[in-house]
Amino acid sequence: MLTVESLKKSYDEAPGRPARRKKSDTTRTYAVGGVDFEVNDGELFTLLGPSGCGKTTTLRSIAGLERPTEGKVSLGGRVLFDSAQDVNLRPNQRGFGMVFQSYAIWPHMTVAKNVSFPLEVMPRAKRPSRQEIDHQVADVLESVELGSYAQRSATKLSGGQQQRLALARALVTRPELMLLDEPLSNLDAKLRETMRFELKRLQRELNLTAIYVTHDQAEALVMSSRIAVMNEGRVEQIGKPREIYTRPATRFVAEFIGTSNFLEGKVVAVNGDEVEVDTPHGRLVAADPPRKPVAGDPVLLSIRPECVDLSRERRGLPNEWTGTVRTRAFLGDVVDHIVRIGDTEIRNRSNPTLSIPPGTEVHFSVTPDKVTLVPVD
Ligand SMILES: Nc1ncnc2c1ncn2[C@@H]1O[C@H](COP(=O)(O)OP(=O)(O)OP(=O)(O)O)[C@@H](O)[C@H]1O
Repeated sequence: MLTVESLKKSYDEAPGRPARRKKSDTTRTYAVGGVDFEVNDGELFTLLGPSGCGKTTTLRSIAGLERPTEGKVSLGGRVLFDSAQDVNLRPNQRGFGMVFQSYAIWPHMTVAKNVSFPLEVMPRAKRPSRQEIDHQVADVLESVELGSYAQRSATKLSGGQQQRLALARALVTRPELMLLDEPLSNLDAKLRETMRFELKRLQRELNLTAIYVTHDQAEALVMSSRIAVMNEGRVEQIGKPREIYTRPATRFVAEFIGTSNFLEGKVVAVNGDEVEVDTPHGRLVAADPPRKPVAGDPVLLSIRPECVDLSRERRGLPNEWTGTVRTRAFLGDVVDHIVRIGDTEIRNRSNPTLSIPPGTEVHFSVTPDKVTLVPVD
């Protein structure tokens, strides 16, 4: 298990040209401002967040390519970095496999040579025999489905095949942990989608433990065992994909992952697992909030568009409101309606069999367990 504790990385930033700078001009900016998480064996753990939130810096700190300012990183009890004890193992002492955005396969080598090379350059004491190397290379090429390409020049592979080769090269040394930084971002959209499933299949079949960095929420939701959503150098929430999507802990997470309707309100009563909230447009009931509020607390309600149930007739359901369809957009497999209620717009996403023209009065409802309470700081 990998453990990351209170990890911080700051860069000194100074304005102007170096020769004219005074030490007092320098300001500290934290790319990573105190991050904690654990990655269990066999997990694909994703660091997800917008550009500049500190994902790559966190990953590079784990890899040993960056020296953190503070914190501790350990793997199965072995300390890799600890600012307090002044421990900082070099990247090659950490034994991780790495695949980065620019997958940089060696173009002058064959596919097989690209994979055997990391084994051939191992110190003599650790290096497997020629026979074992050939065996391991054949095995790993088979697992990434490149077995029949072994003797081909590495440059004569498609983008997706080159990506799988980069993965094979990282896998062949049987690392305890794989570090993957946006490995699919150079591929076209269609291939990227196929490769998500490929990578996931490989990770499961080989029971790999991996940390995966991406800014693509769909990629994270499809592939991850668990996700850490990062924002401005901090972790906002850690959870399974479904949990992150259905139970966002903060407004940032709710906005970053998918689309959501937000309503501000105030808690009026808490009855067991149910919380009643007054909003400018009426009362709503939310069920089973992750953190129990008390009456009087201001809260933010988050409702996913696909959880808004639209109907031409009033059905007497809980959380049922009346509004008017303002726009309707057909998106092929789904249809979106924007419904106006007072000065608020609520987005609904439905099966295309339901299509209600603008101007129609509609009744919409949401079941209490689909209303998420987001704490307001
Ligand atoms: N060497 C450096 N010197 C100064 N600032 C840096 C350095 N490297 C990164 N940063 C800053 O640290 C912050 C985090 O960068 P990082 O690359 O970790 O973000 P990221 O989430 O991986 O972004 P992206 O998805 O764009 O790669 C950014 O504001 C970046 O500008």
